[in-house]
Amino acid sequence: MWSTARLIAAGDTVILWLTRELVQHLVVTPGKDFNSKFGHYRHSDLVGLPYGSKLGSRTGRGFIHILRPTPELWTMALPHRTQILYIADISLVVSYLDIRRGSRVIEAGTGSGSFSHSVARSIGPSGHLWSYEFHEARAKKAREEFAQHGMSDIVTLTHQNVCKDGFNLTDAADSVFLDLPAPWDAVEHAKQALRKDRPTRICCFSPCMEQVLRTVSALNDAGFSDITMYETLVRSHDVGQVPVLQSITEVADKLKKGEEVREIKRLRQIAGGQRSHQNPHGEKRKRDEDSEMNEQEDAPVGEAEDSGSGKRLKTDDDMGTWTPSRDVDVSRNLDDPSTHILRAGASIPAAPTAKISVSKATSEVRGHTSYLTFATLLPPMPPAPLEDDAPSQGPQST
Ligand SMILES: C[S@@+](CC[C@H](N)C(=O)[O-])C[C@H]1O[C@@H](n2cnc3c(N)ncnc32)[C@H](O)[C@@H]1O
Repeated sequence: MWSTARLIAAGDTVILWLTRELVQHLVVTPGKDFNSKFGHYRHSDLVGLPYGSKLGSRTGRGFIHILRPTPELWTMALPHRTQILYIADISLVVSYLDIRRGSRVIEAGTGSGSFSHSVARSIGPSGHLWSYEFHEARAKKAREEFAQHGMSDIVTLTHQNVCKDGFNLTDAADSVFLDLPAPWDAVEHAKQALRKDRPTRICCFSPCMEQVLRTVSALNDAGFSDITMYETLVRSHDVGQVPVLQSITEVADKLKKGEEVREIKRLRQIAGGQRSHQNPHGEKRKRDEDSEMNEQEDAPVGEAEDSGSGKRLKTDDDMGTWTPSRDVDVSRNLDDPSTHILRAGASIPAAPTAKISVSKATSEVRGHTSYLTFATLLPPMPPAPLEDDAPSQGPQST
């Protein structure tokens, strides 16, 4: 797929990274120009540059980065002919369909080919993707792109209505992915196309629950099992570096101690509350006190003010001892180092320059694109032996 050469050549498909929100593709065609608000460029300027180069505009104002395409970048830059699958969903589907080197996969419909590119990379030249699209112009365009991106040997694109005419395959595929308005109409055809000598998988991508329910019924009727529906939501993390003078372990110990103290105080409060039953406002006041106390105690030692301000760690004395603010959830980071702390040695050197990378989940959770319904098709059970076939017990004595 795509050029693997170090240098850009005429005819290559390249990705132009203009900004994080503006990513385009280009077939390098000497003689043509590329103009944008980030400057003026000749395609010939790109030829011979190493992939990954930053190129300044001919007018001297603006620059672009020229990147080698990957399926992820292609998904960001491809020409949309339909709605497409994005990386969050693609990665889940590829993983849960167990798509890997050598896999034989079916997809319908092809649409803009976003999913197809990721699958083609995952399965490699030893695998195969059968892709189906019933819209003639889309099928033609996708076929051209697959050829241009060196995927023709891996992908077979058929212009066909799979709900009506099926996949023309029997016992051939390891998995099927359906991104169609009526996937339930293709479930029986998918079953025929899946191999029967081992467990195989199917996934249907549908935007609304009514479609999911119809698909689940069709999967049940067709004998699929292990039917599970997922929704992928993307939550971003703000990542930053903050200075620390304490080891993570010390900070965690401090937080744990804080929790123990809070628990003791809570028990005392309960005991106190039980003694002052007559006070009609007792319960409310107790809660207020609790929350005040939590406010103070949530904050690590020395921290009192500015608790909501954000990412920075705060100093608790003039020597500049840094402790994590409440919104940097160090205790959680320690429990699950893979999610939050990107670089956390067991003990961070207590030097004034020591820094730790921390992250904070943004409150915004992006979604929803669609629901993903997965199911497994198990190989048919071998027929149970008939009673007459049962091994004989030996001669019977009379
Ligand atoms: C949402 S798009 C697929 C997008 C694709 N998964 C991607 O990532 O680019 C759905 C496609 O399915 C095609 N389609 C719908 N019903 C079909 C059918 N019965 N047989 C084949 N293709 C069909 C549509 O023409 C459309 O291009």
